[in-house]
Amino acid sequence: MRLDLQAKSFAGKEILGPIEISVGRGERVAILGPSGIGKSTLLRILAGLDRNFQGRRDGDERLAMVFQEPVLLPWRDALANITIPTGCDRKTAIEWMGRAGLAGHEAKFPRQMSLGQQRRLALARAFAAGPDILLADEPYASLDAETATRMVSLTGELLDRSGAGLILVTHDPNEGAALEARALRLSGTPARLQKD
Ligand SMILES: Nc1ncnc2c1ncn2[C@@H]1O[C@H](COP(=O)(O)OP(=O)(O)OP(=O)(O)O)[C@@H](O)[C@H]1O
Repeated sequence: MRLDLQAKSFAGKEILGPIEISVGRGERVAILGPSGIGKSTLLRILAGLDRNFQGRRDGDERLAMVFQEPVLLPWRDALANITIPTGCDRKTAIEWMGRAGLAGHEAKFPRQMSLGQQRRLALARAFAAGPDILLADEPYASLDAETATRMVSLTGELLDRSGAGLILVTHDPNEGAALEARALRLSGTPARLQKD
């Protein structure tokens, strides 16, 4: 996927300036920067969710997203939380649940699972979709340090296994480093990628 962004504005105010990013299968990048700089906005543009910008985005890769909140279907069991949104078969869903450390939890409803398990379910769902690139917006925020570390290494294992690329939005450079992601740092007004 390739983004050649000239400008992104909200209500006439330019938030993002000229930015070029290209990410392919197997490549990992971390978008870093302080709160409010425009990281989530840039991720939404990369994801193709926001097309209201100057510039162009090319690429036909399959994408999957994970967010800070797990965003599960409360009235469906864990397995259906994977098969319904992704369209994958039960076997694939069971395999990814196992890889995410959720074997035996298939029939549980989200409310019967801990927040950590719900987040792993959201991660398993993203991989079950068979993405070329995983897009993640602060997926480890508000987790305790130990759980966050475990989730980061689980993400790394699942990326290794699937061969998917990663675009990770985070304010924590350590998360990107642990995933061996190339650091792209946003700074300035409007924000651009800082040259290292
Ligand atoms: N839909 C919107 N309408 C107007 N302004 C917006 C909208 N979405 C974001 N903004 C503004 O754009 C700027 C960038 O927001 P964004 O959420 O992308 O930042 P961020 O770097 O992801 O922040 P954080 O780390 O706090 O999540 C902020 O000033 C925000 O107020």
